[in-house]
Amino acid sequence: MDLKSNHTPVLTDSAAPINITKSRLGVHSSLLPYSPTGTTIPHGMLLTIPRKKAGFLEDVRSSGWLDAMKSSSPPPRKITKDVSHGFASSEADSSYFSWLLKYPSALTSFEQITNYAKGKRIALFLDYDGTLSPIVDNPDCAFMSDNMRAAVKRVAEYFPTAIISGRNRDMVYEFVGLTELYYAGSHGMDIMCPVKSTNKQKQDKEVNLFQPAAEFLPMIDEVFRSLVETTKDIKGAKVENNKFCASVHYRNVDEKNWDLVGQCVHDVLKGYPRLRLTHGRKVLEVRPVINWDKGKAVTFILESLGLANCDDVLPIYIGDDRTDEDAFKVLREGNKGYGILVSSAPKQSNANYSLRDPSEVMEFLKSLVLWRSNLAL
Ligand SMILES: O=P(O)(O)OC[C@H]1O[C@H](O[C@H]2O[C@H](CO)[C@@H](O)[C@H](O)[C@H]2O)[C@H](O)[C@@H](O)[C@@H]1O
Repeated sequence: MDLKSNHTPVLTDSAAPINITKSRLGVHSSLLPYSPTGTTIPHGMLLTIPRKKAGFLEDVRSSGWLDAMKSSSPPPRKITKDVSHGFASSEADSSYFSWLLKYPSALTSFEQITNYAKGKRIALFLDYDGTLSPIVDNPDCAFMSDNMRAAVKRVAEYFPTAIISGRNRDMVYEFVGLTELYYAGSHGMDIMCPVKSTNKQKQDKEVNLFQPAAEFLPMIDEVFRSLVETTKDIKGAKVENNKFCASVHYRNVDEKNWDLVGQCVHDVLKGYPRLRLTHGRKVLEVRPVINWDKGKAVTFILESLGLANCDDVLPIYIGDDRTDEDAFKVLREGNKGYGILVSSAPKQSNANYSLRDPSEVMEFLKSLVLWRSNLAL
């Protein structure tokens, strides 16, 4: 199939279920071909590929992209007083305080959350960057702390836990380093689930893979190389190959050159009508135009866990980025669970609660463990 053509390909039709690739751990998953054989996708999770609208790509300066780039990641704010306890001494604090009324802290509302969770099975979904690890200048060095790793490990002993990241799955798997979790990389387009089996040996070695954008792999690879080439002279620009998406970082680029970064990305994208652009924190992300996002990944994982559409299941998703909004939306719209936004600055969100930063995320995870282990007594 000509991946560059403007034809809308049919990845599947509603009568034909998509397949999930199966592979074994131990073989680097990026070396595994996408195989049309495997487990059937849960019912209701079929893919559609919307056509990109004509005129989608416009000049970066005239279309507001530069504004979007500027506002993509507000600088971290120091909060002078503990606003969660009602003290606000600056204008910024007071706007954060009013924002908290709409998105209450998940820590101060912990009792409310656990009251609702009583008798329910919690499923936990965690974003990586900005949620489990602090935002740092070099994406290759966004390590999570050992304490955070221990907290995630512990919480996963009580609740099924998934990491849902924009990163290459192998990279986030390496950063987190816990085999017992579900991992969804490339904004949910690369899902790895541990195989449920009574055979311990098999359980350790086998995983299920689901890659709804598998056929875009050569295209993304090509785009990644073009982006590296076109941005190579922009000081500080960094292009990351996230397997089913390519990310162009401009955090370390002088602000006067941001429009140049945006223009380079738009110019490359012009040749690829089946790819689109999304904004993350000081990063432009190029990804396939498929109807799949972190929200779909959450639904997929819940289905594969046998936890979808169950009244006694409470999914909780914690994330900090725009791409996490798709997951918050799924949980909010179906009244299915809780979204928790990690942010120290007020922003509009589909989440129900908030946490200020990764250290509060860790506190929340520890509180869940304590609550759950007390219930077991
Ligand atoms: O979905 P996530 O796990 O939050 O991943 C989103 C992107 O995170 C990474 O970039 C962001 O974090 C970097 C390290 O702190 C920071 O330098 C960068 O400015 C942020 O955009 C990651 O590098 C991207 O590939 C992910 O898509």
